[in-house]
Amino acid sequence: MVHHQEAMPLLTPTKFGQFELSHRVVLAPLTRCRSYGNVPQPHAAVYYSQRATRGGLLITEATGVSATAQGYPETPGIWTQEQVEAWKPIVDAVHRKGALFFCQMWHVGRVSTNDFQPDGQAPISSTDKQISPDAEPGMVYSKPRRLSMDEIPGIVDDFRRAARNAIEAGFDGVEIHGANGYLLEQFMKDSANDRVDEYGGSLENRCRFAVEVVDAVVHEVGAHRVGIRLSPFLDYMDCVDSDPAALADYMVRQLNRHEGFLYCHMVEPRMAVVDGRRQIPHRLLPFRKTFNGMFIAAGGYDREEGNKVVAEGYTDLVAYGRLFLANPDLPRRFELGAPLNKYDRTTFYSQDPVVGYTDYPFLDDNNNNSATQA
Ligand SMILES: Cc1cc2nc3c(=O)[nH]c(=O)nc-3n(C[C@H](O)[C@H](O)[C@H](O)COP(=O)(O)O)c2cc1C
Repeated sequence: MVHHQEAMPLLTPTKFGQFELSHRVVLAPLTRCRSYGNVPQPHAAVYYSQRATRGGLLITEATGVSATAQGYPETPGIWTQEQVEAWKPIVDAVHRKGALFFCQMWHVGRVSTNDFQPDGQAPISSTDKQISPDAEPGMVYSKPRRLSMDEIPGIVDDFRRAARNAIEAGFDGVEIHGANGYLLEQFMKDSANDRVDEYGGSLENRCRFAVEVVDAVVHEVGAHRVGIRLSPFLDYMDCVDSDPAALADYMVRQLNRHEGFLYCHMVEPRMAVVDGRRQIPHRLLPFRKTFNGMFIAAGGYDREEGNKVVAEGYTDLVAYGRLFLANPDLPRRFELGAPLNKYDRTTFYSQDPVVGYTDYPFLDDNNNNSATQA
């Protein structure tokens, strides 16, 4: 039964720092591997504007901050002028639909191979420990090279310049990718970081690189348009922390040093399935309470769980990954309680400019023959 008179919690408006949102259904960052030669393509304007709504918030796929930032085929960058120019029409297309658009800034660190690196060099990381072969079946990542202390300011500066470039491209703000086992986590988490200098050992030392990136980006573009994504409880790509709650608590307190820091986007721990339903473990609440800015929760949400967590005040916004990937009109489907298209894993990272990318049907398409999701 859908009650149209009363807006569901996910579809209520909210202030978002200096911005206004008309609903709380966020497009999660989704790598799609269709930016040939690391340059965003015109088909991305179609894809993102399909998912844009007036007063909605979209976050881009992870976008490289430098030539050493890549580890997957055909991912976009934002370190060259050509890339900045290529983003402009994509950002414009999203803005014409009335949505906010944030650029997720990324460095993969050791989640890479020499083939993706300039001159076939080793990928860089906090460590020279290679990711174990079972971290991702079928993938072998190269042995990384440990960054020396005096190289670190240069990497921080790559994030700063990428943020400047994102604003030049027209983005409303940036999201620092501090999640999912990539470079920032390779410093933050104690399973990966084995340094003995100022960037390793204590929690403060392990977080130093991430905090320096935050500080540099805030200084460059202003706290009011900076967010960060963190996944303290995940163990992706051999990045695990022995005390994830302490790590998350430390990081949100560092964010709070910046008056008006816009948002903290956290990924839920892996979910258990109980009685056939995914259970959201709701372990992020302490950090949401400590953090002064807006909170985005992500990972495993559906319509029901999303409405529940917004109603309970567990989070301000909910980011949807796979469901939004397969349902360009996800907020509208939620509003109507309509059935959802199923996502097709086999085309998540394929390079076709249309198939599995811009061809998921809208509810209003008459040729909609999509199966419904249980
Ligand atoms: C195809 C695909 C690509 C992804 N790419 C990114 C990415 O670029 N950056 C990121 O932070 N997370 C990425 N993720 C993780 C999602 O943002 C999200 O956290 C995850 O899918 C769980 O949310 P969901 O259950 O709503 O899909 C990706 C996930 C998928 C399925």
